[in-house]
Amino acid sequence: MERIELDEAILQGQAEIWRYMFNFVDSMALNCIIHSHGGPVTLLQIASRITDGLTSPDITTISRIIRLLIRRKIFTIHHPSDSGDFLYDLSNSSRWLLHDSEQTLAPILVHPRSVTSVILSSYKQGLSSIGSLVDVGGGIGGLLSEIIKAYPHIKVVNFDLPHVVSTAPTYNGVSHIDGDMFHAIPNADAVIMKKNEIPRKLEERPNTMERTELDEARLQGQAEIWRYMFSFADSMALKSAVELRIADIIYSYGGPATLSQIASCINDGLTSPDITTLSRIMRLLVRKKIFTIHHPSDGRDPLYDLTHSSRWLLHDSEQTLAPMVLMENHPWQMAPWHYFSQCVKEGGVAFKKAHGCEIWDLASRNPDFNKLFNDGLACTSKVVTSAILSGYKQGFNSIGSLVDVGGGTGGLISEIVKVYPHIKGVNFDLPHVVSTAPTYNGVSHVGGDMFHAIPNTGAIIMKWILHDWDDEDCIKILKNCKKAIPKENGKVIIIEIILKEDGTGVFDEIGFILDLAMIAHTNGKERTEVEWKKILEGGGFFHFKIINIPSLLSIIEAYPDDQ
Ligand SMILES: C[S@@+](CC[C@H](N)C(=O)[O-])C[C@H]1O[C@@H](n2cnc3c(N)ncnc32)[C@H](O)[C@@H]1O
Repeated sequence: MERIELDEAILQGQAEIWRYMFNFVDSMALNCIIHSHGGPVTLLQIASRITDGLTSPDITTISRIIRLLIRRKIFTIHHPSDSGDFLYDLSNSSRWLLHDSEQTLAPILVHPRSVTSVILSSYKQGLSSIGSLVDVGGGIGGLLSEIIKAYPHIKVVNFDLPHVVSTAPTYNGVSHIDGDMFHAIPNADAVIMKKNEIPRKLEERPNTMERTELDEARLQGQAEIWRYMFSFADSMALKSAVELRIADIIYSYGGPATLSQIASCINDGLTSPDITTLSRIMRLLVRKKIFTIHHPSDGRDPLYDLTHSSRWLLHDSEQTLAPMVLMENHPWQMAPWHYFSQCVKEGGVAFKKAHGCEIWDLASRNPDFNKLFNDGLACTSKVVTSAILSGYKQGFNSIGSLVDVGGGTGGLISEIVKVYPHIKGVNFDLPHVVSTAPTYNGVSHVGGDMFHAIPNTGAIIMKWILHDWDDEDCIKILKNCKKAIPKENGKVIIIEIILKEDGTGVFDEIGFILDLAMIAHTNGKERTEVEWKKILEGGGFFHFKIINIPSLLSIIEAYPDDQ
């Protein structure tokens, strides 16, 4: 592979890990939207239907969630030519989310009707010849209640565990029996057992169902909802691969490894690994191209190997995203995502609703969370450092002293002073963070609060700080930055995502996902260039330059108005 092509492939691999790390976002965003209005609606109209009269919906949060769902084609957006408000409409996917529809996937466990209609039309012959039928594990009897309507000659029994059938509604012609299928199943001509899954290969049964293009599109829409409902499975499979160090194990073999070889390295001597579960997780990760599988022609065991994506999961590599995967997919970080609909309805910070305090307070109180969070962020600094160092050579040459504001445990500034030893480096963060930071040559750690004061310096660098805060707080931080640097040649180097609404670059999609992460974890947001300009000007930085680097993040170099 040519050098440039290889770099491209490596970056693409990195983007894939970011995407799968956050794939659960799609499932979480789906959780929290929408009511039909009989046609396209504006955001205001959506908001007016969400309000319960007691709280007032947060329109900005709704628009940020819908923005991602539009990219996923769950909703459509229309920009009226008369420059009126944007109109949002349903797609073939979101029609499956209508709570009050006969065919819904919204309350999936209690309304198995969508699959029912397919069973009824595809299995006519089979059902006509049955006299009695037991639905084993039939839940509350929804499937049988539909079958009996179409085939009233069948004597049907809904059979499930006592606590399930005790909550089942009464349906004409359906008797409910409770029991344990491992013990005994009521006698009948036939037994039906349905799992909650769409019939996958409908197209292979052309004779059983007349299908129009619309049916096809509707089924496709349904498949999309199933996919997004379970997007979190990708994140969880990825997380387990990192916890089990599967990439490291394959790497340590120096080449592809069999499942047994991988399992033998997972073995801690105390437990014995479940190779079937491992193979099922690997099957998904192979489909997602995180690993590859090779089936030797001589029938020996399949061999698993790394891809440009899984190389980003190597714990001991200089460039790894493993700690970030563990951090973002930890229950502490995931709990706030369940509060999105509450954030839409009443505003507020999801993290606080989930944990009762802001993220920085939890970090200051809980050393395990502090470490998990700092390690996660520190690895992302290493990942972007080389891109920053090579993309901003000129910029560093002219700096005498540099403060990394919110620098975490100091990884970024330590790498900068290694390459530019003439720079006097300061890592500035909250006291509970710098107290756990390692010692680096040429870097002093200073504990403090950037809302109070920032140490005086020639220049400031801030990576992933401003996206944690709303515009008002960002302006306060920027004003404090301005006070800390010289009027003449001071500058602030901001390392952040720049959202591109129609961007198609490798990392552009991840920006919109991380924007929702900001709803989950902080009071901040990811910003477009126009939004950056607004807060920079608010903080007294009227000139700025954007430098694109091969990374998820870009460099914004901002100068005070006096220059
Ligand atoms: C998203 S992390 C970014 C860390 C680091 N810049 C990086 O990118 O790896 C935000 C950092 O801001 C720090 N922080 C939060 N509030 C702060 C405050 N009031 N003053 C100084 N630092 C603060 C946090 O402790 C945390 O290290």
